[in-house]
Amino acid sequence: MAEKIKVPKPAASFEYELFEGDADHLRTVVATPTQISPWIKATELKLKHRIGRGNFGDVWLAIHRQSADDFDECHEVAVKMLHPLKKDIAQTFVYKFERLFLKCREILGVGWLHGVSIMNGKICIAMKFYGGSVADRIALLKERKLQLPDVLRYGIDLANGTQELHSIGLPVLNLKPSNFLLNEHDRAVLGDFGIPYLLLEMLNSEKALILGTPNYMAPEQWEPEVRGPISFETDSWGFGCSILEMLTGVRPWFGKSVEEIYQSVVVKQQKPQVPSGLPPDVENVINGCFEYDLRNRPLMEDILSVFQRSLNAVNRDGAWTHLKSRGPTKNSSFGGYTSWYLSKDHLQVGDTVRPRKPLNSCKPQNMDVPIGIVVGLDGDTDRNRIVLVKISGLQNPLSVQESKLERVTSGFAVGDWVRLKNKQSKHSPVGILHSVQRDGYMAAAFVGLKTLWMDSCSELQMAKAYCVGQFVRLKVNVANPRFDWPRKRGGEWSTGRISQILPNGCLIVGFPGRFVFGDESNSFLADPAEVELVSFDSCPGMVEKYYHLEDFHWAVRPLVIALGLFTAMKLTISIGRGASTKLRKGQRSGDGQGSGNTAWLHPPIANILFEEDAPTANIYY
Ligand SMILES: Nc1ncnc2c1ncn2[C@@H]1O[C@H](COP(=O)(O)OP(=O)(O)OP(=O)(O)O)[C@@H](O)[C@H]1O
Repeated sequence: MAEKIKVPKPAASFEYELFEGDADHLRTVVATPTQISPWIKATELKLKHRIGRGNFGDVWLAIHRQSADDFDECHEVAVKMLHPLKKDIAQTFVYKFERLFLKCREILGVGWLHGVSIMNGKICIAMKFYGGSVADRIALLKERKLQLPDVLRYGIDLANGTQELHSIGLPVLNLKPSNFLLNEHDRAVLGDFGIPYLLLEMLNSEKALILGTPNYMAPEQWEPEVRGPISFETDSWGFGCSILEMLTGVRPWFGKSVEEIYQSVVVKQQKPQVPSGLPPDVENVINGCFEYDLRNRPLMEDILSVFQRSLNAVNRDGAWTHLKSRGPTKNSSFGGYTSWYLSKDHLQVGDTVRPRKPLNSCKPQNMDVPIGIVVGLDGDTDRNRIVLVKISGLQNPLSVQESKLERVTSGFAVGDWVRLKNKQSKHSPVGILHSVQRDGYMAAAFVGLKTLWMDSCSELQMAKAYCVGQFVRLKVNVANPRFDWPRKRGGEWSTGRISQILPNGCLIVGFPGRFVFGDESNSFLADPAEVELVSFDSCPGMVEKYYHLEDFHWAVRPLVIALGLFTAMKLTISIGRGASTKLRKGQRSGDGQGSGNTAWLHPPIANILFEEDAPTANIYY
């Protein structure tokens, strides 16, 4: 528990410099006692002992001594001492912290920040020292897990804190029970205010930085530039993992190495196991937290409203009464969109709408309705409400379920493929729209960008959409693709089939026409700007069409060869029979035909029939 120790008041002036004179000190701040400043003089912090070690640094118990004209106070604080950062990175970090400090102090769900300092060149963030964390509490319990009402209660505190951080633009990226600190009123506060996120944009050059704690990390958190973007829904995954740990006492992916967790979460796309016996709404929202496509996950406000509703229905002993489900349920998903995805943007009267296409699919729209204008809304946003759409040429408006429509603003809708008008060197110019605001402000995700791109729609133009199931090949002018891409035996790029589209437009491409041994992967990633479509119709000649057929499955080639051989053998037999019959007839008639002249045979087949070592490939190429 935070301890306040009064010490005799020294006669000190309160003007101080945060970073004293030497080169490592990044800036000088002069403060007055009344000024609320994040800066703490290094000499004001006395480290006592280390209480923990995390990915980003060590946590120390320390004493923070504060003086002013009329007081001199000492507080016990927890000091997070970050691993050493390059000078320019540290400078940017401190600048960002300065801007967030006061905002964070206003957030009740985040631990009370004392300020920042630099000790021995390392950034130190001082926070109120709390008596323990949710992880500590679990460890002290006999059954090593929390009761459902406590889980919901802490969950509500934490979802509130996280949501408030989101409202100032900060994903936490490090939600886990050891970062959930308990105050004197048994309320949970966040012990991290988004340090990984602050470091995220700055650490391009630093290698092997894990952006969080592996057991709690969402798929996109492992490789934000490849499978990103990092977004608020990234925290939903970490939140879901933390809730599971509170309910079961077992940390997700317990006992697995970092590499094994990466394989499970990112490559095999597995989800942590959700225990049974939970109220259906709670189970549903936690399951939603583990959607691979972050757009399909619930936001903190969704989680919060489910938890708040459920807490009212749960008794102290953890038994719960069945509540009529009000929020989105599993069954209300449609066309690959979960109800969490659909609930992120609600229609308003006056919106231009068009039918929604299934997610990442080439299937046509679900309805044959042209573009229209919303003229009426009927029902609750929680449920799939009915929208009245006015369509030009029709006298009466049509009643359509809201989930079957998407809003079109300035010609764009969420989920559209877009291309940046100005060429980018670092990231792909082709990506997917994540949000379209009514004022024309857009958020899009691109391969090569860790977070969402946000700007005006005037920077964008529509791009051709890719769908799961389409065949693609690297464009001929791409000499150095962003990701590895397999080649054929002849050296040209192979053609593969899109098996999945990530939220930033990154394509996961399988190569069914490529034979692989053992557990060698046959999936490759592709930047959508570097590939072109290959289809049977667009293949110019018969040979190209056949090559395209080979791309469908590695067995096509051996099958065609076997079929050719079989046909050739059949032909040989029938020709042989025909020839001997004719010979016999000729011998009988004495006309001399059937003397072995093969000129009438198709040349390659003749090769097979009469050249012993004829290469089988000659038959078809
Ligand atoms: N303000 C605080 N008051 C009391 N204990 C704290 C405080 N902040 C952190 N701790 C405790 O210190 C320990 C280490 O915390 P820290 O957050 O650095 O490590 P971590 O959670 O293991 O990793 P990470 O760096 O990834 O967050 C944890 O047990 C945590 O509960």
